[in-house]
Amino acid sequence: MRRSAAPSQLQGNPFKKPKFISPARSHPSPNEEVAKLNSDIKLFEVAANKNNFLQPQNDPRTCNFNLPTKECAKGINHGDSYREKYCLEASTKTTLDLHHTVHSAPKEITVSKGQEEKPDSLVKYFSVVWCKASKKKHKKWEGDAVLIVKGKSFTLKDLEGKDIGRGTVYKLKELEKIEEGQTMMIGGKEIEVMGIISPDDFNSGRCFQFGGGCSAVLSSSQAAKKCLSNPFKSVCKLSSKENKQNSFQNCKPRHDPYAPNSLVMLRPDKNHQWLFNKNCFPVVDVVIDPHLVYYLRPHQKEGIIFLYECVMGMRVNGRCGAILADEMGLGKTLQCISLIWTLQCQGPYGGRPVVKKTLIVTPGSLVNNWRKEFQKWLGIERIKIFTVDQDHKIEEFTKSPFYSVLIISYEMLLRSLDQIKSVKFDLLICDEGHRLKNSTIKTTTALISLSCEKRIILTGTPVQNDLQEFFTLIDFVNPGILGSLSAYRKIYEEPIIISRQPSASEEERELGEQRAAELTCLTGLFILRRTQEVINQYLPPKIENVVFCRPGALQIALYRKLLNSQAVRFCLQGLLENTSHLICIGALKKLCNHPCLLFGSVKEKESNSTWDESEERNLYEGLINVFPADYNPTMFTEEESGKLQVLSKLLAVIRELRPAEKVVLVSNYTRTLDILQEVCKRHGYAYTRLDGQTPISQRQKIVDGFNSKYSPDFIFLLSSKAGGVGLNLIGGSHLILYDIDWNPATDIQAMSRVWRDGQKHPVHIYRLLTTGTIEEKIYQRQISKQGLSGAVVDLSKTSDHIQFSVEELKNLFTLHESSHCVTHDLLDCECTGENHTGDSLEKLPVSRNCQLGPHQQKCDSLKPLSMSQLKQWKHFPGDHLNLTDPFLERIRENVSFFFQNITNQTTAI
Ligand SMILES: Nc1ncnc2c1ncn2[C@@H]1O[C@H](COP(=O)(O)OP(=O)(O)OP(=O)(O)O)[C@@H](O)[C@H]1O
Ligand SMILES: [Mg+2]
Repeated sequence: MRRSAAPSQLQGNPFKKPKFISPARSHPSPNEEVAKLNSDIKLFEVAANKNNFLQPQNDPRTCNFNLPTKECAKGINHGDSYREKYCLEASTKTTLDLHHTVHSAPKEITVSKGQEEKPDSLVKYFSVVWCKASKKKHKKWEGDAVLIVKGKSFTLKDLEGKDIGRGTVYKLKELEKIEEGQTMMIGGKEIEVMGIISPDDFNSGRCFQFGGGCSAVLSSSQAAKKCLSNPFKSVCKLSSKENKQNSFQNCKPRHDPYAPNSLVMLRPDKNHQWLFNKNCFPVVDVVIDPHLVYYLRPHQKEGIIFLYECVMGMRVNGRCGAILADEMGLGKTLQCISLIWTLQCQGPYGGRPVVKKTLIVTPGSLVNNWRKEFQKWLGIERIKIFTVDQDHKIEEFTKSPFYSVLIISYEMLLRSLDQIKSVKFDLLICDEGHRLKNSTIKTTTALISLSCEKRIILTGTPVQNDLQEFFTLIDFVNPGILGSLSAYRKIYEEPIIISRQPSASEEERELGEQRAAELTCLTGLFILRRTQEVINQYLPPKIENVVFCRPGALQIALYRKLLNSQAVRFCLQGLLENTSHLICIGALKKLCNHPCLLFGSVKEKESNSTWDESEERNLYEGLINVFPADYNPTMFTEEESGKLQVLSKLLAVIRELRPAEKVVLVSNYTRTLDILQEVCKRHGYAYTRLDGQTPISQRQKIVDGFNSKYSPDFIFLLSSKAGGVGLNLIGGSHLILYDIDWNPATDIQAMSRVWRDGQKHPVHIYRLLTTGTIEEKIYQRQISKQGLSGAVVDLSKTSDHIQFSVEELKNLFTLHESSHCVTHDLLDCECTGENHTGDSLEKLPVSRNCQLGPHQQKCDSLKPLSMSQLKQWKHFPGDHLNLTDPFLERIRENVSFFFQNITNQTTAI
């Protein structure tokens, strides 16, 4: 029978070959590369074994990509040592955070002798080609597929993972004897067996990648089509012999690679040269400017090496994207600036620069921060950057050859997309790029439409908690690398999700784990995440306090009234719409901040003639009578709010004890910020303010003003939603979180604004909570597993996403009036609170279960505190005799309980 070829036959059947190299990751390489490849495999094996998540990857073929090799000129070992460390470390840190994955060694699903007797346990996999059944002599194979034989039944899956045939027609003996070249009929399809697939290749999903991955790569997007194109072609054109000669003369490194402490990039291997150095330029060392190296922290050097190798297509051949997901404050900006400066001046082939123009897209409030960082590290002469704002139109950039870096906000990018498309950018950096996780939003589609192949996403927020969003980010930086979305779903997402369900069978669990491991392995090459701990040693001590403030008398009276309202009662009976409880929660939160906010809302609703939202009316009914008859919200007093009273004392003591230090005061609400602003005015504290209303053009000026040591401002009023992300507020060394958000990420983002590189003073963080109220419940939710679903946090999650059971609502809508601290009551802590009278905060008896001292458990600092970690914090009732912390000492009057934790403690603080 003569047959025309299916795609696999045209390319050679991978499963007949000893080794499978996914075309999604590698190019056809010269024979000599094979030997090198083997040594690379070993290198990665070590890395993989170090990685908890990768532990199931025992098969050496699991990671047989063309990994970077240590081929640098001998004697230049600075970069190498980082690289070597990186190769080991990066992969340990770039794991897909599938926390629920159980890391056990895979059990091979092969047919053992004993098993053969039990028909159901026979499991085999084959690569096949298929066509519709016909009597024609000349068959035209329609595609590749995977045949799964399980006991007597068999399934045929196409390379996107879809079932295309099933049956149980064959006898067990026939199925056992299937061999290469055999033809069979399955569900109206004729198949020919091309080879055997090992259980590992099936379980990891690699057997699908050959066709599904690659064909998908080639069709999924325009950029993907170019995946094998030359990343240098835009800037490395040779026009004449003369040019060539000139270039050759300049072929020496820009900086001395042999100088002490020099940071030298990996030399391209032969495969890379073969593909990208068609003009045979001499290979030149790329050396990071020593001026920058002097300032770089070790993790930043590693980060630059990582970014360089990614965008040069050295980590995954032909793929030039990277995700740098370092935690907040680790200096992602500096790492990118170093990369841009390097690529703009240097390149490995003849020293020719790799990048001419760079596009940086960032949230509006950070545009000028980027400019400042460029100036801080490179001065104003070395590199010409252009920032788009109201006064500087993009046309100025497009018309001028003068500028090499364009910094623009996401909003402005959408407005000027056409002009941007008219410029050929060689490098694209998307700061706070987790916002691109939704592929349907305009910003993402706009950025995808740019032809630039070298793409970097910067994000301090973990990107791995949602497999769908994860795909979008990966597909943005390295289009098509995971195949089409439908193939990705079938091959990775579905098995992984199924494996995590409690009802998953052992087999499903193993399959899901192996697919997850393969996905991690594939993407881990171009995702890098380091945690805050790497810079802790460069930072001053951080003293975190959770302060439980007793509510004022008016607050308690109003709180009781609200809880007795018809609206709350209906909520608890499950009689109201799902969103009604949010209105009740909102009212309680306002009350905790200050009763005058609630008064304002009630009055506002009353005066609104269209007030027909009955739940709100039911909630506020009779409330006004609880306020004094002559209550005037503009004349609010500090005593009316427990937190405000504590805040006022806290500001006074900071002013008195540390007159040179400043305070960042954070709230989620503009109206609350108005009250705090009024407090500043009343006490004569100079302040500045940044919230959602602050024009983008003003924001950096306000930040710079506050950070300047000459600024008279004592307080920075910050709206966490507007300014939480990316800002550096190192001018302040005290940060007070006046209210709490459902999403711990919002609070953590805000807290990270002051404890970062450049901070000179010990940092004091105060989180104010009203004792016994909903604020404590939200805090408990933040630190309990339930609030996080055990997952890393995600900034995009708001309270609207939270579903509450009636039980949970009952708990939320309870006021605990007699407790000093409900959170402590829940900790199951052996101490009674009253027992601490003899201890000071500094001298803690280690014998107590709950008093083990700070920092017992190291954790990903982006993961919020857990209940058990909180238990290890020092904690004391407000009336504890010997607090020793002079700040807490002075605010204790209205405080029922403290928790305190000190990081990086040196001496006195
Ligand atoms: N090596 C360094 N030495 C001194 N200061 C540094 C160094 N690297 C970075 N910084 C400073 O640390 C601060 C934080 O850096 P950067 O804003 O880049 O953090 P980030 O990783 O982008 O954090 P985020 O996720 O919050 O945006 C900046 O003020 C920066 O200038
Ligand atoms: Mg940043």
